[in-house]
Amino acid sequence: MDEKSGYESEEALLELDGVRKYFSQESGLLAGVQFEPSQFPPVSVDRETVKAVDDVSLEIQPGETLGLVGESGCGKSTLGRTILRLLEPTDGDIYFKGENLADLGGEELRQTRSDMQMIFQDPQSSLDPRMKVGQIIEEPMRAHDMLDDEGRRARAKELLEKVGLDPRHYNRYPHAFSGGQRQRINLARALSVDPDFVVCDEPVSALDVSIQAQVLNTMEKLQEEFGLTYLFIAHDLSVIRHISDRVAVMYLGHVVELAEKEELFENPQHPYTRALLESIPVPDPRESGPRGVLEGEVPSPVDPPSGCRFRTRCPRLIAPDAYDWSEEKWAQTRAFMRAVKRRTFEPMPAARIEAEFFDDTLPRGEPGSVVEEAIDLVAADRDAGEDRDDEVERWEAATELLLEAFAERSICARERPAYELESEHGSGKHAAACHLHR
Ligand SMILES: Nc1ncnc2c1ncn2[C@@H]1O[C@H](COP(=O)(O)OP(=O)(O)OP(=O)(O)O)[C@@H](O)[C@H]1O
Repeated sequence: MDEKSGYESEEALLELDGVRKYFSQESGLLAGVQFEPSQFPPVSVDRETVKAVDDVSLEIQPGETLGLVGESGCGKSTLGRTILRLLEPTDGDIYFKGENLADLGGEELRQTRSDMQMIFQDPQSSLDPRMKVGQIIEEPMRAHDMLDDEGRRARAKELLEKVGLDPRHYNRYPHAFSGGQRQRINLARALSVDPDFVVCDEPVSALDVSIQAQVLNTMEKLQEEFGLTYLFIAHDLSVIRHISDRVAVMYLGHVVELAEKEELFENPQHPYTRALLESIPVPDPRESGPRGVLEGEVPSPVDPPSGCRFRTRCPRLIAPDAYDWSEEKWAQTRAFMRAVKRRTFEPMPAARIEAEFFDDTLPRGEPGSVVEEAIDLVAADRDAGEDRDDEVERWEAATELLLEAFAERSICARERPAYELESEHGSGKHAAACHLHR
């Protein structure tokens, strides 16, 4: 039992239930500026909603490190900040030690704030250059009325030693320290108020690779010693692999896969996770087989795809149930649809498109007719008599035709996936948000 709160530690330390964080911002388009003479001021600007974190539910157990990984802009930092209430959630509940954070006020909230700390990526800018290291570490204790001057000084010196720095450097300024040492100062400051939970937002990504492992090792040692729970945010999979017990993979505001570390790395079940893992550079060039590349752009979080958010880039997009076709014909159609959408081939005669994309045989039945119509729109040898629209419009029309007939009818577009799988490694749960597991 935790003396401070009476909370029993078999429960999750932190529980997120349907957490959303949306930002409202100006649309940034000139077209979004409206002139409305009947109102004052007569000009209004369209606002759009950025769905940075969109319905995330997960639990973090006491003493564990949950790694949170995903490409830049997928919402990792926003989720971390929302958990700490540095940002107000748009929707959903966050329970810390069984208490809904939204229900806390006054002294309870103050106490909880000191129980949850955060360290940031850039150790340079998060340390005030005019303050001595000792003062920096003591600052949170002072803010929470912890100990007296002497007690704080003693604790700061002790913490300097614990994070691997020389306590005699208590009176130095941050500029006298290296990047790795500054991140250690940050750690000491976060730990000064004796937190249970620390959100670590890319804490080592600004450091040299050789220094990263040392700082990570110190973080692991401190976790053990202080009984800390970490939410560890990083885009670098090798860092995530080093430090995590379990890993959550985030894509465009959703958690798409969550499993124990070994299970996630050895038995990834979401095509996005697989693509991420395959994009890790291989140290041995002889091993460089075909690499799964993440094709296409990440869609905008203002207007994310329906259903599975990864579907617009997914190499395994599922064939629409409405048609009956072979795996081969669907794979060819999917490749053609993507190539038209991204305009990755030069105009060529219809027969060559059929040969290159479909091995000279189009799918049978209705899908075949749709494909034929699309080929006709983009082929170089199309009937000149019909050539009314310009080229861009024809490629757009072909894209729309293919997407509407195939991509939008896939289960991947129609339903948001969520499946619980058997783990091959370890006994933990394995969640994968992919309809391949339906
Ligand atoms: N204050 C804000 N106003 C509007 N949009 C925001 C705001 N903060 C973040 N966003 C947007 O929310 C999305 C998620 O951003 P976030 O910083 O959480 O991603 P991230 O995965 O941590 O990326 P990075 O690793 O680059 O920081 C992005 O599209 C970002 O542009």
